[in-house]
Amino acid sequence: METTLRGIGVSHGAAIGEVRHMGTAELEPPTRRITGEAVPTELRRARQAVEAVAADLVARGNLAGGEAQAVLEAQAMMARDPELIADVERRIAVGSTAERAVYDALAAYRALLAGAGDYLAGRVADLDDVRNRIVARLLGVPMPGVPNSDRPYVLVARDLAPADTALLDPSLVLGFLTEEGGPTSHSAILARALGVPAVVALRGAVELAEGTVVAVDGSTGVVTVDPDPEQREEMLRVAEERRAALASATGPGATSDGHKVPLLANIGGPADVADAVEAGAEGVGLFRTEFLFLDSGGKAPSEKKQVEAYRQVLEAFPEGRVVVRVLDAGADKPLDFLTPAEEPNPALGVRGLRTLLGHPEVLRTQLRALARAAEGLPVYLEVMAPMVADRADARAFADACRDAGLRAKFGVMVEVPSAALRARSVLQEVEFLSLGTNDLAQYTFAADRQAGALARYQDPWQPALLDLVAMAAEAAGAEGKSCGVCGEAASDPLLACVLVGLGVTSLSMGAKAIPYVRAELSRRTMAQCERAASAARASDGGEQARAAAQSVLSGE
Ligand SMILES: C=C(OP(=O)(O)O)C(=O)O
Ligand SMILES: [Mg+2]
Repeated sequence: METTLRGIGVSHGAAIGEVRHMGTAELEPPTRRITGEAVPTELRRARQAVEAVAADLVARGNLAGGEAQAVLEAQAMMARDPELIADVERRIAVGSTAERAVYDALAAYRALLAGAGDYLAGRVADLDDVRNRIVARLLGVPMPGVPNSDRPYVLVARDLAPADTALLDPSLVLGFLTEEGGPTSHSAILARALGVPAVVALRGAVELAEGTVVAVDGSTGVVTVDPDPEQREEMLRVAEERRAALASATGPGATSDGHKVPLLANIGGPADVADAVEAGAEGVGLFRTEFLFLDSGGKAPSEKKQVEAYRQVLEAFPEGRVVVRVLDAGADKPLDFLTPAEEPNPALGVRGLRTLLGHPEVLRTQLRALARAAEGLPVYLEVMAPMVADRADARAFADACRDAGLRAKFGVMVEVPSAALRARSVLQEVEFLSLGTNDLAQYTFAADRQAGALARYQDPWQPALLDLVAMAAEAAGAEGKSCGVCGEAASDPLLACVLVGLGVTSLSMGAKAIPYVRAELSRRTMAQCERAASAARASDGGEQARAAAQSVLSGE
């Protein structure tokens, strides 16, 4: 019987194939007691297993590169957490086997994370994966993970662990379906990086029987179970149309009537540059520099190391524009050496620019490194600050840039509603705005971006979010300044047209989304984008806004 499931489409493309479930069966070792003599052996086994799994995660990260690497290294750090290891050792000392001690210590750690509120919910799947890997190693059984198959399949999981998704072979994996996760979950980000269609927050995904045929539309989030021949044909036709449109749209981003909209790439470091260039990115719209800091052994990277990394990126875009975001530490990107340990509500706490203003030496070093990296290069360097709330924040950042002798455009991200509401005042201090719609949604709806259960508020089609985008874009237009979008919203081709209709001047996204956005935009006039934007804003919810924009654009 045919059924339709609906989730959130987070990575474009279409696929039809058989379901294969991720091997996530929890391995629970027996609660056997050991004698005192066995303690040293078990301690050694536990330490070796932890270290082997951590090293394997780092090795997988090196192979995968880019954002996946940062995620895998964060998992390796979880495994090597000294407090966790101490807990494992304590449990062995009082009679646990190595595998049971690891299992119980990680369960206690997991409960701590879960109890810390939804803030750390996104990390729980990563932690479970670390536990499964160490326990599997100690028990001598195969690692949990990607199913063995030599035929292409649609991968289904509760939530995907980064260690597995990072090494998936896109030629074998036709698409991802996850029961949990939101548009900004690791699964979603990694699916987009791999360029396979994905639907998250799909209720009923884990109940799909192994081998069931499903048709996945990663753009609309619709999954058809056992599609009939007509539905298959229709889907393949739509997919073929999309492919043809992708192939025929080339060159700089523009509407069909020639209104230019630069299409830029979001990158996490030099490893992402090749994909961006291949996708025809006209520059970088968001260089997330925190990966460099995550990777530098518990302290800020030296000025020299930063200069090298920035220069590699700047050199890749001669005559292009590169927007570098200064360190955005805190909340979903905590850094032990900068982020306060005990904050009741980290997303509302000291993060982003707030962290940097409390550590001026870190900001100064980063700005100086950027100035040195750009020396003598024909690149248009732009530097922006995250989590700016008002004009005073914007001024503090612009002052720091000037003090560091940086010759670049200074701008701010609009991620906090107050900055959108008072965008004209903020623009008295800086030259451009860049809308971070991921955080802007989080703060507009008071809904933690990492909480899968609140995924509906992360829908960037929500009219309240579109209203704030429009306010910021109008303010920038009135000041003769630019206003881009670098949040995930820019990677949805239909929404990209709406954002342009709202007055946004550039769009920045993961490289794999660029061809889709370029193709969609090239089919629309500016007037059509504006009409779609008005229809979306006149709606009462995210789904209605999308449908209204779609109907305006397809009816014309
Ligand atoms: C682009 C954004 O920044 P990040 O996702 O890195 O917080 C955003 O918040 O939309
Ligand atoms: Mg942000």
